[in-house]
Amino acid sequence: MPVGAASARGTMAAMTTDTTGTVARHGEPRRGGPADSPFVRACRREPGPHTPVWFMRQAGRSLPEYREIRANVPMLESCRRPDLVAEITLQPVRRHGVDAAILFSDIVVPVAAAGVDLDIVPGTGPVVAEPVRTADDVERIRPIGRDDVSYVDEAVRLLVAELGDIPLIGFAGAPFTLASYLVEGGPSRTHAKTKALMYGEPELWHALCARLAEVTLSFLRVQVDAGVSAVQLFDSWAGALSEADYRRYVLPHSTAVLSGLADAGVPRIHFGVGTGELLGAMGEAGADVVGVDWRTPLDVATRRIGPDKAVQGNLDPCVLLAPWPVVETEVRRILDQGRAVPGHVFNLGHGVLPETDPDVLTRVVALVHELSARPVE
Ligand SMILES: Cc1c2[nH]c(c1CCC(=O)O)Cc1[nH]c(c(CCC(=O)O)c1C)Cc1[nH]c(c(CCC(=O)O)c1C)Cc1[nH]c(c(C)c1CCC(=O)O)C2
Repeated sequence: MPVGAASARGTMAAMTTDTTGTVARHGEPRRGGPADSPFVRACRREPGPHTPVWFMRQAGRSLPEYREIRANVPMLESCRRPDLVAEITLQPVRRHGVDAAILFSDIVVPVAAAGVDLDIVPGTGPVVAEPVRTADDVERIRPIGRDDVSYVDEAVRLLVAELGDIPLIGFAGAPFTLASYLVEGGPSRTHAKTKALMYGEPELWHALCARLAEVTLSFLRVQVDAGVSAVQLFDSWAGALSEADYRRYVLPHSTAVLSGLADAGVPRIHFGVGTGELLGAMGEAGADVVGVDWRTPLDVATRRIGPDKAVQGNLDPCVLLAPWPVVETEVRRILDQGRAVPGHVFNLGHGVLPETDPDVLTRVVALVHELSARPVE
Protein backbone atom coordinates (compact mmCIF):
# COMPACT_ATOMS: atom_id res chain seq x y z
CA MET A 1 0.00 0.00 0.00
CA PRO A 2 1.48 3.40 -0.90
CA VAL A 3 2.46 5.72 1.93
CA GLY A 4 -0.49 7.73 3.15
CA ALA A 5 -3.08 5.59 1.39
CA ALA A 6 -4.59 4.85 4.77
CA SER A 7 -5.63 8.48 4.88
CA ALA A 8 -7.28 8.28 1.49
CA ARG A 9 -8.94 5.07 2.59
CA GLY A 10 -10.67 7.05 5.28
CA THR A 11 -9.07 5.42 8.32
CA MET A 12 -8.44 8.76 9.94
CA ALA A 13 -8.57 7.23 13.43
CA ALA A 14 -5.10 5.78 12.85
CA MET A 15 -3.71 9.21 12.02
CA THR A 16 -2.20 12.05 13.93
CA THR A 17 -1.78 15.55 12.63
CA ASP A 18 1.49 17.22 13.51
CA THR A 19 1.99 20.95 14.05
CA THR A 20 2.53 21.59 10.35
CA GLY A 21 -0.83 20.01 9.63
CA THR A 22 0.75 17.02 7.92
CA VAL A 23 -0.88 13.66 8.49
CA ALA A 24 1.51 10.93 9.69
CA ARG A 25 0.85 7.35 10.69
CA HIS A 26 1.37 6.28 14.30
CA GLY A 27 4.67 4.55 14.90
CA GLU A 28 6.25 5.75 11.67
CA PRO A 29 8.90 8.45 11.45
CA ARG A 30 7.73 11.69 9.81
CA ARG A 31 8.61 11.63 6.14
CA GLY A 32 8.99 14.49 3.76
CA GLY A 33 5.37 14.48 2.58
CA PRO A 34 4.32 14.41 -1.08
CA ALA A 35 7.49 16.22 -2.22
CA ASP A 36 9.39 13.07 -1.19
CA SER A 37 6.94 10.65 -2.80
CA PRO A 38 8.05 8.14 -5.48
CA PHE A 39 6.05 10.15 -8.05
CA VAL A 40 7.63 13.55 -7.37
CA ARG A 41 11.08 11.97 -7.04
CA ALA A 42 10.74 10.31 -10.45
CA CYS A 43 9.62 13.65 -11.94
CA ARG A 44 12.83 15.13 -10.52
CA ARG A 45 14.83 12.16 -11.95
CA GLU A 46 15.77 11.00 -8.47
CA PRO A 47 15.81 7.31 -7.52
CA GLY A 48 12.91 6.03 -5.44
CA PRO A 49 11.62 2.78 -3.96
CA HIS A 50 9.70 1.85 -7.13
CA THR A 51 8.52 3.26 -10.43
CA PRO A 52 5.46 5.40 -9.67
CA VAL A 53 2.24 4.77 -11.58
CA TRP A 54 -0.98 6.70 -12.12
CA PHE A 55 -3.45 6.76 -15.02
CA MET A 56 -4.74 9.67 -17.04
CA ARG A 57 -8.54 9.67 -16.61
CA GLN A 58 -8.24 7.35 -13.63
CA ALA A 59 -11.16 9.21 -12.04
CA GLY A 60 -14.08 8.55 -14.31
CA ARG A 61 -16.37 6.24 -16.12
CA SER A 62 -14.43 3.01 -15.70
CA LEU A 63 -15.42 3.05 -12.00
CA PRO A 64 -18.92 1.98 -10.86
CA GLU A 65 -18.59 4.18 -7.77
CA TYR A 66 -17.96 7.14 -10.09
CA ARG A 67 -21.02 6.38 -12.23
CA GLU A 68 -23.09 6.12 -9.08
CA ILE A 69 -22.02 9.44 -7.61
CA ARG A 70 -22.41 11.20 -10.98
CA ALA A 71 -25.81 9.62 -11.78
CA ASN A 72 -27.84 12.81 -11.39
CA VAL A 73 -25.17 15.49 -11.46
CA PRO A 74 -24.11 17.12 -14.75
CA MET A 75 -20.35 17.03 -15.41
CA LEU A 76 -19.65 20.77 -15.03
CA GLU A 77 -21.72 20.96 -11.85
CA SER A 78 -19.76 18.07 -10.36
CA CYS A 79 -16.52 19.97 -11.11
CA ARG A 80 -17.86 22.95 -9.14
CA ARG A 81 -18.75 21.02 -5.97
CA PRO A 82 -15.64 20.60 -3.79
CA ASP A 83 -17.15 17.68 -1.84
CA LEU A 84 -17.82 15.75 -5.06
CA VAL A 85 -14.49 16.72 -6.59
CA ALA A 86 -12.68 15.43 -3.50
CA GLU A 87 -14.63 12.18 -3.38
CA ILE A 88 -14.22 11.41 -7.11
CA THR A 89 -10.51 12.28 -6.99
CA LEU A 90 -10.00 9.87 -4.09
CA GLN A 91 -11.94 6.94 -5.62
CA PRO A 92 -9.10 5.61 -7.82
CA VAL A 93 -6.54 6.18 -5.05
CA ARG A 94 -8.52 3.98 -2.66
CA ARG A 95 -9.27 1.35 -5.25
CA HIS A 96 -6.00 1.02 -7.15
CA GLY A 97 -3.30 2.30 -4.79
CA VAL A 98 -1.90 4.61 -7.48
CA ASP A 99 1.08 6.82 -6.61
CA ALA A 100 -0.69 10.08 -7.40
CA ALA A 101 -4.18 11.53 -7.45
CA ILE A 102 -5.29 13.80 -10.28
CA LEU A 103 -7.78 16.53 -9.51
CA PHE A 104 -11.23 15.77 -10.87
CA SER A 105 -12.04 18.64 -13.22
CA ASP A 106 -11.97 19.24 -16.97
CA ILE A 107 -9.86 21.30 -19.34
CA VAL A 108 -12.87 23.52 -20.16
CA VAL A 109 -13.60 24.45 -16.51
CA PRO A 110 -11.38 27.61 -16.53
CA VAL A 111 -12.72 28.63 -19.95
CA ALA A 112 -16.28 28.43 -18.61
CA ALA A 113 -15.13 30.49 -15.61
CA ALA A 114 -13.73 33.03 -18.11
CA GLY A 115 -17.24 33.56 -19.47
CA VAL A 116 -17.45 31.16 -22.44
CA ASP A 117 -20.90 29.56 -22.67
CA LEU A 118 -20.24 25.83 -22.94
CA ASP A 119 -21.34 22.44 -21.69
CA ILE A 120 -19.82 18.98 -21.45
CA VAL A 121 -22.19 16.65 -23.26
CA PRO A 122 -22.08 12.97 -22.19
CA GLY A 123 -20.51 10.80 -24.89
CA THR A 124 -19.48 13.85 -26.94
CA GLY A 125 -17.30 16.14 -24.84
CA PRO A 126 -17.17 19.94 -24.61
CA VAL A 127 -19.69 21.83 -26.78
CA VAL A 128 -19.42 25.62 -27.11
CA ALA A 129 -22.66 27.60 -27.66
CA GLU A 130 -21.05 30.35 -29.76
CA PRO A 131 -17.71 29.32 -31.27
CA VAL A 132 -14.84 31.81 -30.91
CA ARG A 133 -13.88 33.13 -34.34
CA THR A 134 -13.47 36.94 -34.18
CA ALA A 135 -11.42 39.50 -32.25
CA ASP A 136 -14.58 40.44 -30.30
CA ASP A 137 -15.08 36.79 -29.35
CA VAL A 138 -11.50 36.69 -28.03
CA GLU A 139 -12.04 39.89 -26.03
CA ARG A 140 -15.03 38.30 -24.32
CA ILE A 141 -12.78 35.62 -22.78
CA ARG A 142 -12.07 37.33 -19.44
CA PRO A 143 -8.89 36.87 -17.41
CA ILE A 144 -9.68 34.84 -14.29
CA GLY A 145 -8.53 34.91 -10.67
CA ARG A 146 -9.01 32.79 -7.57
CA ASP A 147 -12.55 34.03 -6.94
CA ASP A 148 -13.70 32.79 -10.34
CA VAL A 149 -12.63 29.24 -9.48
CA SER A 150 -12.89 29.26 -5.68
CA TYR A 151 -14.40 25.76 -5.83
CA VAL A 152 -11.11 24.46 -7.27
CA ASP A 153 -9.10 26.19 -4.56
CA GLU A 154 -11.38 24.66 -1.95
CA ALA A 155 -11.31 21.16 -3.46
CA VAL A 156 -7.51 21.14 -3.68
CA ARG A 157 -7.19 22.18 -0.03
CA LEU A 158 -9.62 19.45 1.06
CA LEU A 159 -7.71 16.89 -0.97
CA VAL A 160 -4.24 17.88 0.15
CA ALA A 161 -5.35 17.46 3.78
CA GLU A 162 -6.95 14.09 3.04
CA LEU A 163 -4.19 12.64 0.84
CA GLY A 164 -1.33 12.99 3.32
CA ASP A 165 1.86 11.87 1.60
CA ILE A 166 0.17 11.03 -1.71
CA PRO A 167 0.78 13.80 -4.25
CA LEU A 168 -2.11 15.57 -5.97
CA ILE A 169 -1.62 16.50 -9.63
CA GLY A 170 -3.28 19.69 -10.83
CA PHE A 171 -3.91 20.19 -14.52
CA ALA A 172 -5.13 22.42 -17.31
CA GLY A 173 -5.61 22.28 -21.07
CA ALA A 174 -2.92 23.87 -23.25
CA PRO A 175 -3.77 26.79 -25.57
CA PHE A 176 -3.92 24.74 -28.81
CA THR A 177 -6.24 22.05 -27.44
CA LEU A 178 -8.49 24.62 -25.77
CA ALA A 179 -8.50 26.78 -28.93
CA SER A 180 -9.57 23.76 -30.96
CA TYR A 181 -12.70 23.23 -28.82
CA LEU A 182 -13.50 26.97 -28.84
CA VAL A 183 -13.01 27.53 -32.58
CA GLU A 184 -14.65 24.28 -33.75
CA GLY A 185 -17.48 24.60 -31.21
CA GLY A 186 -16.91 21.00 -30.13
CA PRO A 187 -14.74 17.94 -30.72
CA SER A 188 -13.17 17.64 -34.17
CA ARG A 189 -11.22 14.95 -35.98
CA THR A 190 -9.35 17.25 -38.37
CA HIS A 191 -9.27 20.56 -36.44
CA ALA A 192 -10.00 22.12 -39.84
CA LYS A 193 -11.63 25.36 -38.64
CA THR A 194 -8.92 25.78 -36.03
CA LYS A 195 -6.13 25.38 -38.56
CA ALA A 196 -7.94 27.62 -41.07
CA LEU A 197 -7.96 30.40 -38.47
CA MET A 198 -4.34 29.69 -37.50
CA TYR A 199 -3.06 29.89 -41.10
CA GLY A 200 -5.53 32.50 -42.36
CA GLU A 201 -5.58 34.98 -39.47
CA PRO A 202 -2.33 34.50 -37.58
CA GLU A 203 -2.73 37.71 -35.56
CA LEU A 204 -6.14 36.68 -34.31
CA TRP A 205 -4.81 33.17 -33.64
CA HIS A 206 -1.97 34.50 -31.51
CA ALA A 207 -4.34 36.84 -29.64
CA LEU A 208 -6.64 33.90 -28.86
CA CYS A 209 -3.80 31.65 -27.70
CA ALA A 210 -2.24 34.44 -25.63
CA ARG A 211 -5.56 34.95 -23.84
CA LEU A 212 -5.98 31.20 -23.29
CA ALA A 213 -2.41 30.98 -21.96
CA GLU A 214 -3.24 33.74 -19.47
CA VAL A 215 -6.40 31.96 -18.29
CA THR A 216 -4.58 28.62 -18.07
CA LEU A 217 -1.67 30.06 -16.12
CA SER A 218 -4.04 31.70 -13.61
CA PHE A 219 -5.97 28.43 -13.25
CA LEU A 220 -2.77 26.47 -12.56
CA ARG A 221 -1.56 29.17 -10.14
CA VAL A 222 -4.72 28.76 -8.08
CA GLN A 223 -4.04 25.00 -7.89
CA VAL A 224 -0.37 25.48 -6.99
CA ASP A 225 -1.22 28.05 -4.31
CA ALA A 226 -3.76 25.62 -2.85
CA GLY A 227 -1.09 22.92 -2.58
CA VAL A 228 -0.92 20.59 -5.62
CA SER A 229 2.39 18.69 -5.84
CA ALA A 230 2.70 18.71 -9.65
CA VAL A 231 0.88 20.09 -12.67
CA GLN A 232 0.13 18.54 -16.05
CA LEU A 233 -0.55 20.61 -19.15
CA PHE A 234 -2.73 18.59 -21.54
CA ASP A 235 -2.14 19.47 -25.19
CA SER A 236 -4.03 16.39 -26.30
CA TRP A 237 -4.53 17.44 -29.91
CA ALA A 238 -1.18 19.16 -30.66
CA GLY A 239 -0.13 16.03 -32.57
CA ALA A 240 -2.32 17.30 -35.41
CA LEU A 241 0.43 19.83 -36.25
CA SER A 242 3.81 19.56 -37.99
CA GLU A 243 6.80 20.44 -35.86
CA ALA A 244 7.37 23.67 -37.82
CA ASP A 245 3.78 24.81 -37.29
CA TYR A 246 3.84 23.72 -33.65
CA ARG A 247 6.94 25.83 -33.07
CA ARG A 248 5.48 28.84 -34.86
CA TYR A 249 1.87 28.84 -33.71
CA VAL A 250 1.76 26.98 -30.39
CA LEU A 251 5.11 26.70 -28.63
CA PRO A 252 5.33 30.39 -27.56
CA HIS A 253 1.95 30.12 -25.82
CA SER A 254 2.55 26.80 -24.07
CA THR A 255 5.95 28.18 -23.03
CA ALA A 256 4.20 31.19 -21.48
CA VAL A 257 2.18 28.80 -19.32
CA LEU A 258 4.97 26.44 -18.29
CA SER A 259 7.68 29.06 -17.84
CA GLY A 260 5.16 31.11 -15.84
CA LEU A 261 5.29 28.28 -13.30
CA ALA A 262 9.09 27.97 -13.22
CA ASP A 263 9.15 29.46 -9.71
CA ALA A 264 6.26 27.31 -8.44
CA GLY A 265 8.55 24.58 -7.13
CA VAL A 266 6.45 21.71 -8.50
CA PRO A 267 7.19 19.43 -11.48
CA ARG A 268 5.53 20.40 -14.75
CA ILE A 269 4.35 17.58 -17.03
CA HIS A 270 3.59 18.32 -20.70
CA PHE A 271 1.46 15.77 -22.56
CA GLY A 272 -0.04 15.26 -26.00
CA VAL A 273 -1.21 12.41 -28.24
CA GLY A 274 0.52 11.55 -31.53
CA THR A 275 3.32 13.96 -30.65
CA GLY A 276 6.31 11.77 -31.55
CA GLU A 277 7.68 14.49 -33.84
CA LEU A 278 6.99 17.23 -31.27
CA LEU A 279 8.56 15.68 -28.18
CA GLY A 280 11.72 17.80 -28.30
CA ALA A 281 9.74 21.01 -28.72
CA MET A 282 7.27 20.06 -25.99
CA GLY A 283 10.19 19.58 -23.61
CA GLU A 284 11.63 22.97 -24.64
CA ALA A 285 8.34 24.61 -23.65
CA GLY A 286 9.51 24.35 -20.05
CA ALA A 287 8.51 20.86 -18.94
CA ASP A 288 10.25 18.75 -16.32
CA VAL A 289 8.45 15.62 -17.55
CA VAL A 290 7.19 14.91 -21.07
CA GLY A 291 4.22 12.61 -21.62
CA VAL A 292 4.70 10.05 -24.40
CA ASP A 293 1.98 8.04 -26.13
CA TRP A 294 2.33 4.37 -27.18
CA ARG A 295 3.62 5.21 -30.67
CA THR A 296 7.10 6.21 -29.47
CA PRO A 297 9.24 3.89 -27.32
CA LEU A 298 10.40 5.60 -24.12
CA ASP A 299 14.11 5.33 -24.96
CA VAL A 300 13.53 6.89 -28.38
CA ALA A 301 11.47 9.61 -26.69
CA THR A 302 14.29 10.39 -24.28
CA ARG A 303 16.74 10.75 -27.19
CA ARG A 304 14.40 13.39 -28.63
CA ILE A 305 13.66 15.12 -25.34
CA GLY A 306 17.16 15.07 -23.83
CA PRO A 307 18.60 13.64 -20.61
CA ASP A 308 17.49 16.53 -18.39
CA LYS A 309 13.81 15.56 -18.39
CA ALA A 310 11.82 12.61 -17.15
CA VAL A 311 9.25 10.80 -19.31
CA GLN A 312 5.74 9.61 -18.51
CA GLY A 313 3.91 6.79 -20.28
CA ASN A 314 3.19 4.85 -22.34
CA LEU A 315 0.95 1.78 -22.30
CA ASP A 316 -1.66 1.77 -25.06
CA PRO A 317 -5.02 2.07 -23.20
CA CYS A 318 -6.44 -0.56 -25.57
CA VAL A 319 -3.96 -3.14 -24.24
CA LEU A 320 -5.94 -3.07 -20.99
CA LEU A 321 -8.81 -4.69 -22.90
CA ALA A 322 -6.60 -7.66 -23.90
CA PRO A 323 -6.08 -10.89 -21.89
CA TRP A 324 -3.87 -10.45 -18.78
CA PRO A 325 -0.72 -12.16 -20.22
CA VAL A 326 -0.66 -9.52 -22.98
CA VAL A 327 -1.02 -6.73 -20.42
CA GLU A 328 1.79 -8.22 -18.33
CA THR A 329 4.15 -8.51 -21.30
CA GLU A 330 3.54 -4.90 -22.27
CA VAL A 331 4.00 -3.60 -18.71
CA ARG A 332 7.33 -5.47 -18.50
CA ARG A 333 8.48 -4.09 -21.83
CA ILE A 334 7.67 -0.51 -20.82
CA LEU A 335 9.35 -0.87 -17.43
CA ASP A 336 12.47 -2.26 -19.16
CA GLN A 337 12.57 0.77 -21.45
CA GLY A 338 11.90 3.00 -18.46
CA ARG A 339 15.04 1.71 -16.74
CA ALA A 340 17.10 3.18 -19.58
CA VAL A 341 15.75 6.74 -19.16
CA PRO A 342 16.64 9.38 -16.56
CA GLY A 343 13.24 9.30 -14.82
CA HIS A 344 10.10 7.28 -15.57
CA VAL A 345 6.53 7.74 -14.40
CA PHE A 346 4.42 4.79 -15.55
CA ASN A 347 1.13 5.80 -17.17
CA LEU A 348 -0.99 5.08 -20.20
CA GLY A 349 -0.32 6.74 -23.54
CA HIS A 350 -3.75 8.42 -23.25
CA GLY A 351 -6.73 8.27 -20.90
CA VAL A 352 -8.40 5.15 -19.45
CA LEU A 353 -11.17 3.99 -21.80
CA PRO A 354 -14.62 3.84 -20.13
CA GLU A 355 -14.98 0.11 -20.93
CA THR A 356 -11.78 -0.81 -19.02
CA ASP A 357 -12.17 -3.38 -16.23
CA PRO A 358 -11.06 -1.50 -13.07
CA ASP A 359 -9.58 -4.72 -11.65
CA VAL A 360 -7.07 -4.75 -14.50
CA LEU A 361 -5.94 -1.25 -13.50
CA THR A 362 -5.47 -2.41 -9.91
CA ARG A 363 -3.41 -5.38 -11.12
CA VAL A 364 -1.25 -3.14 -13.30
CA VAL A 365 -0.43 -0.91 -10.31
CA ALA A 366 0.59 -3.94 -8.23
CA LEU A 367 2.65 -5.35 -11.10
CA VAL A 368 4.49 -2.08 -11.74
CA HIS A 369 5.31 -1.80 -8.04
CA GLU A 370 6.44 -5.41 -7.80
CA LEU A 371 8.62 -5.43 -10.92
CA SER A 372 10.25 -2.08 -10.19
CA ALA A 373 10.85 -2.43 -6.43
CA ARG A 374 14.42 -1.50 -5.54
CA PRO A 375 16.29 -0.78 -2.33
CA VAL A 376 16.85 2.93 -1.64
CA GLU A 377 20.08 4.14 -0.09
C1 LIG B 1 -9.36 16.68 -24.32
C2 LIG B 1 -9.70 16.66 -22.83
C3 LIG B 1 -10.98 16.94 -22.26
N1 LIG B 1 -10.84 16.82 -20.89
C4 LIG B 1 -9.55 16.47 -20.58
C5 LIG B 1 -8.82 16.41 -21.78
C6 LIG B 1 -7.35 16.12 -21.87
C7 LIG B 1 -7.08 14.68 -21.67
C8 LIG B 1 -7.41 13.83 -22.84
O1 LIG B 1 -6.87 14.06 -23.92
O2 LIG B 1 -8.21 12.89 -22.64
C9 LIG B 1 -8.95 16.29 -19.25
C10 LIG B 1 -9.73 15.63 -18.19
N2 LIG B 1 -11.08 15.42 -18.11
C11 LIG B 1 -11.37 14.78 -16.95
C12 LIG B 1 -10.19 14.64 -16.20
C13 LIG B 1 -10.23 14.12 -14.77
C14 LIG B 1 -9.07 13.65 -14.11
C15 LIG B 1 -8.58 12.29 -14.54
O3 LIG B 1 -9.03 11.28 -13.97
O4 LIG B 1 -7.68 12.21 -15.39
C16 LIG B 1 -9.15 15.13 -16.99
C17 LIG B 1 -7.66 15.19 -16.68
C18 LIG B 1 -12.69 14.37 -16.50
C19 LIG B 1 -13.72 14.06 -17.51
N3 LIG B 1 -14.05 14.79 -18.62
C20 LIG B 1 -15.10 14.21 -19.24
C21 LIG B 1 -15.50 13.08 -18.52
C22 LIG B 1 -16.68 12.18 -18.87
C23 LIG B 1 -17.90 12.86 -18.34
C24 LIG B 1 -18.93 11.87 -17.90
O5 LIG B 1 -18.64 11.09 -16.98
O6 LIG B 1 -20.02 11.96 -18.45
C25 LIG B 1 -14.66 12.98 -17.42
C26 LIG B 1 -14.68 11.97 -16.32
C27 LIG B 1 -15.77 14.75 -20.45
C28 LIG B 1 -14.83 15.12 -21.53
N4 LIG B 1 -14.07 16.26 -21.54
C29 LIG B 1 -13.26 16.26 -22.68
C30 LIG B 1 -13.56 15.09 -23.41
C31 LIG B 1 -12.92 14.71 -24.74
C32 LIG B 1 -14.52 14.37 -22.68
C33 LIG B 1 -15.08 12.99 -22.96
C34 LIG B 1 -16.38 13.00 -23.69
C35 LIG B 1 -17.08 11.67 -23.46
O7 LIG B 1 -16.65 10.66 -24.05
O8 LIG B 1 -18.02 11.65 -22.66
C36 LIG B 1 -12.24 17.30 -22.96
